[in-house]
Amino acid sequence: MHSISAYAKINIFLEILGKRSDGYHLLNSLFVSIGLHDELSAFEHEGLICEMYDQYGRRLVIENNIIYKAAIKLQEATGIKSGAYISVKKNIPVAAGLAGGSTDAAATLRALNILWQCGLDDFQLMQIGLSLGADVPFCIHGGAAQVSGIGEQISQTKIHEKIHLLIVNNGTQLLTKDVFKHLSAKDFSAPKPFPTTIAQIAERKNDLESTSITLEPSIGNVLSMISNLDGCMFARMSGSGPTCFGVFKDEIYLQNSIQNLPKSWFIYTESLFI
Ligand SMILES: C[C@@](CO)(OP(=O)(O)O)[C@H](O)COP(=O)(O)OP(=O)(O)OC[C@H]1O[C@@H](n2ccc(N)nc2=O)[C@H](O)[C@@H]1O
Ligand SMILES: Nc1ncnc2c1ncn2[C@@H]1O[C@H](COP(=O)(O)OP(=O)(O)O)[C@@H](O)[C@H]1O
Repeated sequence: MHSISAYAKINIFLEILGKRSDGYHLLNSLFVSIGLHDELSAFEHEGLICEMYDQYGRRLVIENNIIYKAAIKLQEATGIKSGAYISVKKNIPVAAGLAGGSTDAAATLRALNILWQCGLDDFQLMQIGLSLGADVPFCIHGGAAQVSGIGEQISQTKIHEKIHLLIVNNGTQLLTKDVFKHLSAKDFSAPKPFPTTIAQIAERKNDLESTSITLEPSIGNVLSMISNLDGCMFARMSGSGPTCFGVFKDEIYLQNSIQNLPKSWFIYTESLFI
């Protein structure tokens, strides 16, 4: 048996620089893994079976689960024909801009690489991961990173500052492909140097935000509610949304920020180095 934590990510800023001929978009983004995670365990088994549960232990059915696709890609890449029973406790909101599916795919590759003794290194796992989704290579890498290309070019940042995050999901869902489909070239950014301080990051943006707000107007309300909280330096959407976050001046402002938010929202706070 092998167990792995599959961490969610947020995009602290996300600029779209252009569109490739295959329809994929070129990014310039600061990706950060957060502590919120799904819990994945893989057991030796004949055939491939995946079961998902929510935080209350109730069965969850996700059609076309990317976990199966990840397991099959690994079998194809290595020629290994072993099976597995994979159990996942799903804590990350689905279709939320938090890479919930991508991180499960990354964790599946990692866990099965060990369970099946494939012996692949991270670079090889990231190459297989890219064929599953643009976010998967970063989910294998983790941490805080400058991400470009369509998601496959990953390098270290030079920020080294503590960041206090309020992360909010209001329960709506958006599909990444729908947001990119509605994105227009006027929303693209010109290439700029990668920021080195939080003050510089505050000046950047998420180029998908206005398209996502058009598709899901409640995101605009979430952003203005976060912006108006005491101590909020800036509020922004993560990925293609609808999850949004606020960056706060310090931990005290961060803890106070959650007092007056709607109880039905998914709320997560964390202070971490980026
Ligand atoms: C927008 C981002 C930012 O981190 O995150 P999410 O909002 O999904 O979390 C990612 O680029 C999402 O990556 P991921 O969710 O893995 O995307 P994929 O499954 O590969 O692609 C879904 C669809 O999104 C579009 N897509 C995705 C990535 C990219 N760089 N350009 C694109 O145009 C494509 O139309 C593709 O068909
Ligand atoms: N293991 C999985 N976890 C979450 N979503 C999954 C999974 N497998 C497939 N999906 C599908 O992937 C889509 C995007 O989900 P997700 O990765 O959570 O979005 P995002 O990348 O925006 O955070 C959803 O429509 C969902 O049905």
